[in-house]
Amino acid sequence: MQKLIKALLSDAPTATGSHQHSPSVEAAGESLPKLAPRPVRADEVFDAAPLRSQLASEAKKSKTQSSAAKKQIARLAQQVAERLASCGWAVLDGLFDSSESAAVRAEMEQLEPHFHASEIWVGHQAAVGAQMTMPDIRGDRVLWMCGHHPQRSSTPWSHANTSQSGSDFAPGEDPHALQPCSSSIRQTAREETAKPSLRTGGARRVQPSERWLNRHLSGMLDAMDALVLGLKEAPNTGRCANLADRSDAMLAVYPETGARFQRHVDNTAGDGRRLTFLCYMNEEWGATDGGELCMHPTGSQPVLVAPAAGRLALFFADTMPHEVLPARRHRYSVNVWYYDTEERARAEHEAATRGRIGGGTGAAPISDADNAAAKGFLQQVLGGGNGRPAERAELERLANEAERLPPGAAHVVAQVTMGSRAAPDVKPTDVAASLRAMVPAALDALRGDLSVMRTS
Ligand SMILES: O=C(O)CCC(=O)C(=O)O
Ligand SMILES: [Fe+2]
Repeated sequence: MQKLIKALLSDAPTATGSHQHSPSVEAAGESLPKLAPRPVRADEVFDAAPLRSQLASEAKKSKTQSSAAKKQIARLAQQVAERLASCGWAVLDGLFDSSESAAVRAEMEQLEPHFHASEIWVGHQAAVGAQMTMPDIRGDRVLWMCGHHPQRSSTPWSHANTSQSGSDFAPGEDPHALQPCSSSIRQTAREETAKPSLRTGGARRVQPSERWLNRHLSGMLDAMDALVLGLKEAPNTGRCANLADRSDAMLAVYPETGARFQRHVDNTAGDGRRLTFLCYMNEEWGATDGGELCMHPTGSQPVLVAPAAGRLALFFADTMPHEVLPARRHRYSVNVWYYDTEERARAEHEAATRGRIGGGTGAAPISDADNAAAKGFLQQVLGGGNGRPAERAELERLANEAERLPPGAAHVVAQVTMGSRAAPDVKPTDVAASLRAMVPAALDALRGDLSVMRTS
């Protein structure tokens, strides 16, 4: 059980097509000696201006990209490709001006009531894992958006996720528009958008352009796509050569109450994600607002990147440990992941044959009820304590809870906590017995690991 937390917060399988982003949170104390983070330097930041022609307000002005603009994007992409190859990350500024930024943020704010608490996967080397909200580890609220994978001949994005196929959209809905993946949220959001504007105070007609919902967010994705197309084609493109297709877009907000995301790597399960793209839309982000992205490149000083409006940060999704420091102001961002074709195809094949990406063993599916019971129990085990030393009575209480678990949930708990060492026929009474065999200090150690991670 000593290794419980390490086991809990590590690489776990992801089902293809789910909106699980399944990061792996590193156990504390295992990293190299700590170097103090330093802010990104101005001379390290590229100018994103060449990508601006892709934004909604610019696209209205010119439908075709001039060859000069194409050349500028290609030049920028080459520089970014070189930076990625040498450092594993890149930062670009000035993707949008303040009016475009406000338009993008307004689209996010409109959808914000539909955001939900994000979840992390727990379970290491386990055939099964559990998804749960652990706000101390990851405190953002998110909404997945799909559609808007334009099928232009020059653009290889074609999404495999069934939630994006045209058939899932009601008649009259544009499958290419960027909309919430959940059809019920999509419906409500659509009705809300059509309501008379409160700001103008009166009824107004829905403009045809508004049918293309979230077009400023879409334009932002177009700009990211344009850069990725350039990266793919850049000379010496290295690990970006086989980029194709991207994930749905994850809109995220970190509430100002200190929401954070502890150090993790996005893709540890070989799920195909090669590049993480982050775009921020927070005007005048100040030094006291916190919420910086902190990247931890191997062997060099960690780099702090403030989530400033119009800033784009990108890094290798499978190698770059990173975290979001506690936010003191509401912090908006959009995350997109670009896939490596080969790794993604392998992962999808594995998922199709074994049900999971990243090495499942074909275990029987877990019922929602068992999963919920296991989650609730694990949250009690990890989340309790409130800083006070654990007491014998607490272990006894947890053991009593364990006895009430449905048998299927006990199996989930055992597999999540013990991985391959879990006996296939583990019973709730076995979980209870192992808790009763623990000394309170062992429970503290477990929770202690968590709190070390909180301040790392
Ligand atoms: O918003 C950020 O800066 C990073 C978010 C992140 O690491 C994630 O969602 O995986
Ligand atoms: Fe991440």
